[in-house]
Amino acid sequence: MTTDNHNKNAGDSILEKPISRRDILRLAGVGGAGLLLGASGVGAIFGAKGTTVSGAAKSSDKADRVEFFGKHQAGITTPAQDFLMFAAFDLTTGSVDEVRKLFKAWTEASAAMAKGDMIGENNENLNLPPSDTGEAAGLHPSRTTITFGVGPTFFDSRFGLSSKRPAALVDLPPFGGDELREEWSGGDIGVQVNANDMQIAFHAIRNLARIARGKAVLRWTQEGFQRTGGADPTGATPRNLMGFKDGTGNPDTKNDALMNDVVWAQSGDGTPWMAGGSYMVVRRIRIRVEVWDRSTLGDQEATFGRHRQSGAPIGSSNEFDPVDLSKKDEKGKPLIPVHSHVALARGDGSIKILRRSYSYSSGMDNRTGQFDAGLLFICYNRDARKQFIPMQQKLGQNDVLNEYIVHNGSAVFACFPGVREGGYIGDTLL
Ligand SMILES: C=CC1=C(C)c2cc3[nH]c(cc4nc(cc5[nH]c(cc1n2)c(C)c5CCC(=O)O)C(CCC(=O)O)=C4C)c(C)c3C=C
Ligand SMILES: [Fe+2]
Repeated sequence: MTTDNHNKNAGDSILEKPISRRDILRLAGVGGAGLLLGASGVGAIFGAKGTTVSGAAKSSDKADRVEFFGKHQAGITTPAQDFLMFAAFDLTTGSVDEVRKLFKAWTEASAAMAKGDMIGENNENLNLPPSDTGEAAGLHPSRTTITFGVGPTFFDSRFGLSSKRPAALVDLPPFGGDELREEWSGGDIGVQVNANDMQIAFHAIRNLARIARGKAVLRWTQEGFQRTGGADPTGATPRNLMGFKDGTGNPDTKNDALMNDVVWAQSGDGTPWMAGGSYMVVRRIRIRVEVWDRSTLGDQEATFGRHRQSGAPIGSSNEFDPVDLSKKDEKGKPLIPVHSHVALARGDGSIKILRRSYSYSSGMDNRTGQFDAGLLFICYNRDARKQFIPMQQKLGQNDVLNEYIVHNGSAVFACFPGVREGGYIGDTLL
């Protein structure tokens, strides 16, 4: 996966961009009591390049902002940001009206957070709890995206929506090698937050959870990361915790026809309210890094079917050289082993998914002293029955990578189509 996350220097962008009335009003509100700014006051704030104003929101930098509203939800074909905070929620209300209210409030808050704005209007009243928890105040939008979906349990008997459940939103079948744990599985609602700043990503989930009080509760969360845009300004394919470039073989997100084929549910697919949406599969996959680190480079490359340094298919030199599974060595053995991860995941090339995974590290397993680290595998499908499921059935049975990984969490969500301005998430369903 590639990123286009180039955060601008805070001092530069605040000084170089046009400043809207809204920005000035926000700056005037610095400190809660409200700072009265005349022309000279504004000049004083913007006069010194490189100085920052504590608590003030930065000017709107379009390159740093991903629009929340649109035909499709952001965060799916959007180039991957540096950080992930994933959260699954369970609804505690039994009223569909309350769910609708929640989705409206989440929409408003998410659109504000994607812009880098504070949530709500009560952030300066000393007599009220602030409507925003405050830890993202003054920070750039940092390409924040917030992507919402609903799981199979959303369509159980509670809300009278069983008949609206998409046939494609199946419960995932058990796969070979699964060691799934309740604590990292399922959820009525799934929310994927991405941003180029972890504090901003955390802030988003924290505030969505706070807004949901009395209607929904957190079920499980997982933070994720990859190398940052700062550490690799070239935006090369990031490496996973096994040291390999991960994302090379992803379909081209700029190719609309391909995305319509692979990612976006279509109106003729059987669930009109999902047209323009996508089915997200989440798998928490622990990597036995201690075992991997004892295996030879040769075994590691044979496991994936790619060279570690270049990311090229075995036998080739460049990362994006074609994967040719028919190539043989001098003894007639396939250069890319038939049970390697790439050979099995690719198959004949007819089944594709869009991967948008992040590494995770959640401390250590106290029982074993080993890292609890791995991959929060996320992929998007037009129909997981035809894409992720058959692919994982093959991998679960035969992938040599299974020696080093274990799937311990799992969830699937129907991610809504994009929201038009004035609408709310899920408005094609509710
Ligand atoms: C069922 C889908 C997949 C799971 C689960 C999965 C887990 C997983 N993958 C890696 C690392 C790599 N995967 C790579 C390629 C690749 N993986 C999948 C699917 C799943 N991976 C696909 C469809 C592909 C592309 C195949 C192709 O058409 O070429 C690679 C190679 C580089 C790349 O293309 O991204 C790596 C490396 C890990 C570590 C992992 C679970 C922990
Ligand atoms: Fe993979």
